[in-house]
Amino acid sequence: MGEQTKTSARIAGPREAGEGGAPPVNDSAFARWLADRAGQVLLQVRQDTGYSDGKALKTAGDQAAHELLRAELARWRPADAVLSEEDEHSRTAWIEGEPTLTRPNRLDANRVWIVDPLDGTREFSEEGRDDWAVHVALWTADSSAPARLTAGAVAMPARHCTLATDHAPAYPPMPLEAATGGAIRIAASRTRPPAFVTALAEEIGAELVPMGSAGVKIAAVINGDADAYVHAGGQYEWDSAAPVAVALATGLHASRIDGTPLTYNQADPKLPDLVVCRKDLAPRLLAALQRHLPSE
Ligand SMILES: Nc1ncnc2c1ncn2[C@@H]1O[C@H](COP(=O)(O)O)[C@@H](OP(=O)(O)O)[C@H]1O
Ligand SMILES: [Mg+2]
Repeated sequence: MGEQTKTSARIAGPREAGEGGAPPVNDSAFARWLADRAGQVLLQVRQDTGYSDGKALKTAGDQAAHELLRAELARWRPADAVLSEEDEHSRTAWIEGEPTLTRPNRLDANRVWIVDPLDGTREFSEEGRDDWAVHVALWTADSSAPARLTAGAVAMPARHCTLATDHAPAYPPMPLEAATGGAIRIAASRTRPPAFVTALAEEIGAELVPMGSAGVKIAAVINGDADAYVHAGGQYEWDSAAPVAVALATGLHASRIDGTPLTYNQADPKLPDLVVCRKDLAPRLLAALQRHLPSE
């Protein structure tokens, strides 16, 4: 009986790995597959284009990764909607009753892929830097569960590393520094750290760790290389959806800096602030954040 069950499960179970070039059926494994494919394309673009014209390299990378994601999503998930940084009109908030705007179909969809083909574009264009990423996330809504991120993958191709919800990393151990009272490490933008993050770090005796890409910063928290990522002042849903999906699957805290939930697939794709950190650190960090919330 047991053997029979095992056999039928093996035959009828969902395909984890692609067969004959087909990608995985499972959405989390598919997100990983897709982010990895775009990552390979981006490595090739860097090699072919070179670094002499940074602007040209950024544009070539953005376009090539976007095109790959667009084509593969159309081929393998044709019924799903897509919100992408590189899609025309993606940055536009849809406003009820605004005659010049068309309601995007993603607002009526119950499966939406939220993708950032190249996060950390600036770092991608700088030779030797590996802090850039591809983000692929799936947002779903159905009657059985509240709308949420159900799958996500963050590929960091220059680091040969991809984090995804199919094998979410284990909850990171308490870093030695935190356990022994050492400085909390807050990952922050290397080129535009928000002023309030510097003030917050001073108050709680934290150390800022600068790096590019929202995905790479959240990956640093997932891997235990940083204790928190705090951002405010501007960002869009695609900058955080995939890494937040992995962070939540790992067991980390992720919210707006005022502690309210991060919500995705909104009419306005702006999602200007967030905090991702170990759960044990969240109460202390959110309390300190209350005293430093930037004015809108
Ligand atoms: N003030 C702001 N307004 C809009 N986007 C911002 C922003 N600060 C950071 N971002 C976006 O967040 C990502 C990480 O930025 P940083 O490395 O500075 O932390 C980048 O995404 P892209 O590279 O996809 O554009 C960047 O554009
Ligand atoms: Mg981005």
